[in-house]
This record gives sequence, C-alpha cells and structure tokens, in this order.
Amino acid sequence: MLLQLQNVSGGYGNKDVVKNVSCHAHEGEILCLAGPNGCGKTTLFRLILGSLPLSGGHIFIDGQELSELSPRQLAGRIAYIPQYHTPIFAYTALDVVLMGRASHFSAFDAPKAVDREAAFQALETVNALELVNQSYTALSGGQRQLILIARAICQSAKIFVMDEPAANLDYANQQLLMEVVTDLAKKGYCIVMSTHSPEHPASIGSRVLMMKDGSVAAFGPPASVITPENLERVYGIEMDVVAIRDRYGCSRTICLPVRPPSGRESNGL
Ligand SMILES: Nc1ncnc2c1ncn2[C@@H]1O[C@H](COP(=O)(O)OP(=O)(O)OP(=O)(O)O)[C@@H](O)[C@H]1O
Repeated sequence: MLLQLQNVSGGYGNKDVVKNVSCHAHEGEILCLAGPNGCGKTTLFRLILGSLPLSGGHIFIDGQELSELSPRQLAGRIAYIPQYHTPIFAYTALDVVLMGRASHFSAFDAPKAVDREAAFQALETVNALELVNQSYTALSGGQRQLILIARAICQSAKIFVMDEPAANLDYANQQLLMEVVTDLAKKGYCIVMSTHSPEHPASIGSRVLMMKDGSVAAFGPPASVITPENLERVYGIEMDVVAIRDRYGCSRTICLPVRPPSGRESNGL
C-alpha cells in the first residue's frame, strides 16, 4: 500500500478541520477526493504533505510513518502538483521541470546531464516535449499543468497530490488531463486528486473518498460512493447517476441534478 491514512485528524490552531479520516491507495490507483467547498480536502492534502501537523492518527507513505521521513525523503516519495503556479522569473518549461530534481542535487550544484535526461524523459511521458524551450509564463493553463506533472515525475516520487487539477481548464483540456492522469496510474503512479465534478471519480477513480464537514462520508470504489443517496447527503442536491454508452460503445457515468436547487427558477438561472 503506497498511502495509508489511519484515523487522521488535524487543522489550524487547536481546531480540527479534518476529523478521524481513514483511507488508502495502492500503486497504480487514482484516489479521488470529493466533497463540498470547505469540507477539508485541501487541509487533508496539507496533512498528507506534512505541511500541517497531525493532531491524531497516522499517515504511512510506502509503509513508513510520515513523521519519520526527512523533507528530502518525503520529496522522493510524494510530489505536490499545484493547480496554478506563477514563477517570479521567466523560466523556460525545461527550467520548471528541472526544479523537480532539486532534491537530487545540493543548493550550489547546477543540474547535470543525468538531470536534464530525466527532465526530457518526464516531458516525453506527458507528451509535452515540444514545449521544452518555451517560456513557462507564456503557456496556457493546460500546458502548465503538463509541465507541473513532468516536474513531479522528475522528482522521482510515486505519489502525486493534485488539488483540483481540472478547476481552471476548459472541457478539452480537462479531458486531456484525465487521460494523462489515467496513463500515469497505468505506469504505476498513485494519484491523489480532489475534484468538484462527481463524473471525474466516476470515470477514472479507483477509489473515492467523499468528505463532509471534515469527516469521511463514504470511501470505496466509485460505483459504491458516487450514488444518488451519497450525493444528496453530501451536497444537499438530488442527483441522478446514469450509466450510458458513448458512440464508441464505451460505458460512461454521468451525474445530473434532478431539478434546479430551490429559488433558482425564480431568478431566471
Ligand atoms: N490557513 C487556515 N487557517 C484557518 N482555517 C483555515 C485555513 N485554511 C482553511 N481553513 C478552513 O478550513 C476549512 C476547510 O478548508 P479547505 O480549504 O481544507 O476546504 P476544501 O474542501 O479544500 O474547500 P474548497 O473545495 O473550497 O477548496 C474551511 O472552513 C476553511 O475556512
């Protein structure tokens, strides 16, 4: 098991935002975090990344307790892929990917041939080699996501934490991102990602952790978690979860609100 959370609690000051959360993910799995705004998804990520202390419970990364890992060891196991990242300087895409190698050389070293080779391989993995010399700040949101994924690959971590990676992407780029994530899982990476679309976990998730008020509302395979009952309990909205076949005969799941939330009809939305 690559990632295991046992009764994890934590938050800010002396207030627990995340309460007693247990879940796990194996190599090659996509663990999707779902739940309404403010339910504690980002806070749970901070606990997993070691940037917030636990007030209770245990987190194991590849069998080792998180608190026993040095920052360098942690960086070699788990990588954070932010939703949006604007560097101060006009770095090229290659520079940003090479930043993933920071834990492989000391602060005074320049990247070596082996680091550049790793960066090119990572760019190839996400099919973004053509961006190598482009200015990172001039890239689109979707292209930046690919570069940040390549940076995480370069870090040699096996677990990628992605906080709402699809939030700023148009529909086509969301699809591309989901394909890249699925591909990474097939290569053995473990992806932990939050999303506001119930269709993402339904279509690509291996397991879904649905949170409500900082606690686990449901955890398990998508078919047992993305249900009309759970969606109504957690989001307070009636939803239909419908299995369809697309034009190529592939089965898909779509989630539709049964009727507009109360009050919406009257304001014309
Ligand atoms: N730095 C902080 N200090 C104090 N409280 C915080 C801090 N960051 C978040 N919170 C609070 O913790 C709770 C959970 O926030 P969190 O960002 O983890 O939720 P989320 O599920 O990621 O939300 P969203 O889906 O809107 O991104 C919220 O009530 C929020 O106000």
